[in-house]
Order: sequence, then C-alpha cells, then structure tokens
Amino acid sequence: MTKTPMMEVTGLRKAYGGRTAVADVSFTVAEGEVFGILGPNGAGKTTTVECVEGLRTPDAGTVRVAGLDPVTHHDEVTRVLGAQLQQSELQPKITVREALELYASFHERPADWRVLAERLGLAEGRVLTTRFAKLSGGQKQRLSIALALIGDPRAVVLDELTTGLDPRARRETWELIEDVRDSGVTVLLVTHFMEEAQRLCDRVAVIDQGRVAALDTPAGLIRRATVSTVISFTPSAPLDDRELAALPGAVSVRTADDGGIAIEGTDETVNAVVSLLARHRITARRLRVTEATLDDAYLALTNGADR
Ligand SMILES: Nc1ncnc2c1ncn2[C@@H]1O[C@H](COP(=O)(O)OP(=O)(O)OP(=O)(O)O)[C@@H](O)[C@H]1O
Repeated sequence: MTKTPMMEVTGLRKAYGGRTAVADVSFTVAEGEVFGILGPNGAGKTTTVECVEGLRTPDAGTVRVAGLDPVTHHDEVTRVLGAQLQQSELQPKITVREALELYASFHERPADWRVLAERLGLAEGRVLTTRFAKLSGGQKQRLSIALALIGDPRAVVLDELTTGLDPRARRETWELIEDVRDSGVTVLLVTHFMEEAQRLCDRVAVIDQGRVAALDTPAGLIRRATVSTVISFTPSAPLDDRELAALPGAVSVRTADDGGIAIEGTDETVNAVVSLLARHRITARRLRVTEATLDDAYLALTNGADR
C-alpha cells in the first residue's frame, strides 16, 4: 500500500485580480521529507505555500495536506500542519514565555512549550522574559519556529526563515531545521538561498513565473542544468590544445596569454587531465577544479533574473 503523501499540489493556479501569481504548480511532499521551494522574487512561492496552509483558495487545481483539503478541512489541517506567524501578528510587548503559553493554549494537544524553548535555545538567560520587540533577529526566528511547532504538528511550513539574518544566525537556524527534520517532522521550506536549499533539502522545486521550472534533488538539478566542472592550471611545459580537447568529457579548452589553461568538462575529464600530465611528466601550477553549484543550476533554470 502506498502511503498518503504529506502534501500534494496538483495543477495549482491563483491570480490576484487580473494578475496570475501561480500559473501551474504541481508537487508532492513525502512524510519526513524536507522539500524546498526556490525561485526569484515574485515567482509565486508564498502564494503556493499559502494555498497549502489553506490561507488562500486556489482558482484551479487541488491541494491536499495528509489527504485533506486545507480550505474545507481547515481545522484538521491546522492540527497536522504548523505555520510560522507573520511577525506583525505578535504584540511587541508580549514576552517569549507569554507567546509560547498563549499559542500552546490554541491547541488541543500542544507540545510542552518548556521543552520546545529548551530545544530552540529560548530558555537560556532571560530570553523567556524578554519582550518580542527586544529580541534579536535570530531569537525572533527561533520563536517563530517554536510557535510553528507548538501544536506538535506532523509537518511545518517555513517561509524565508533566514532572510535578514547574519551568517552565524543563519547557520544556527539551519541546525534547528535539521533537528526538526530529525524529529520526523516534514518541512516545506521556502527560500531564496541556494546554499540553504543545497544543505537542507531532499528535493527542490524551482518555481519561475508561477510554474515549476524543475523539480529534483539538489544534485539532480545541478546535473540537469548541464553546468559543468572547470579544471584550470598552468602547465610547466606547453600542451597540445587538440590533445586536451580530445579528453573524455571535455567541452571546451581555453588558453590564456600567460599560458594558463581552463578546460570545461566533467569529473571524468579531471581524471584524464591528471593522467595526461603524468604521462607527459608535466607539473601543474595553480591547479583548481571548480564544481558546478546549485547556484549555477538555478541561474541556468531561471535565466538568472530576479524580477
Ligand atoms: N495579495 C496580493 N494581491 C495582489 N498581488 C499579489 C498579492 N500577493 C502576491 N501578489 C503578486 O503575485 C505574484 C507572486 O507573489 P508571491 O508573493 O507569491 O511570490 P514569491 O515568489 O513569494 O515572491 P518573494 O520571493 O518576493 O516573496 C507577485 O507578482 C506579487 O506581486
């Protein structure tokens, strides 16, 4: 028997007035997965997850969360799916402890807020008695994750969680998301950051102009975008360009005025270059191998532009 997916979005369409925000989006998220939604500004990411949360009604297509329609079964879906609050939903004067207690009281079977506060580093020092307005950016994000998890949900939506955080707070937040995943909670993660998607997500949907431009594992997206590996070095003696161009997987060979060579190819080409150099007893200075990253794949898939 196949398991019901945690989330299933099929042919989703949503327009605001005459303006189409989501034209055609489909994806399935399995239980326990960290699924990323990546895309330029205005691509339709937030609209998509708001439809998953039941905050917006699709114009066409279907959305299911644990098999339920989030609009018609809103209460049941709220028990399954935790969502972050918009910061504006919290009073500036509410303390961390009050916010945790208040939001726990909204749920029939809430998680123990003290355990959550401990897990998310909100129980240290005076954080629990600090007012929301006085928290640092990283602490606000941790509270936001805690409030998303307070109903003890099976899945959670995290939208642009690390935007505006410094690199250290961002890395700490990534560790928290990894903890959430390790506790078995499914994560739907909206992000602008390639590094974040590459590190955290099992699969990623790249959304561009309201459509899924590609859906794969981060490694699969990199392969699919046919961006390649570049091997560059300066040989101790001249090499024949034609011999380099004939190496397995080599796509192009460029020689700079200073004798530096850059070969675009694959992992296979890297090995072939090393053997060729050994055969000719040539040493390589400044040898570098630049692997394609999800950044390259993303730019290739979305034509590079933030709109
Ligand atoms: N409430 C709304 N009313 C009118 N237009 C909207 C509304 N919300 C979003 N839009 C428009 O719909 C399109 C998609 O927006 P959406 O917020 O879903 O994209 P996004 O990918 O999340 O973008 P960002 O990364 O900038 O948050 C954009 O052109 C946006 O201006």
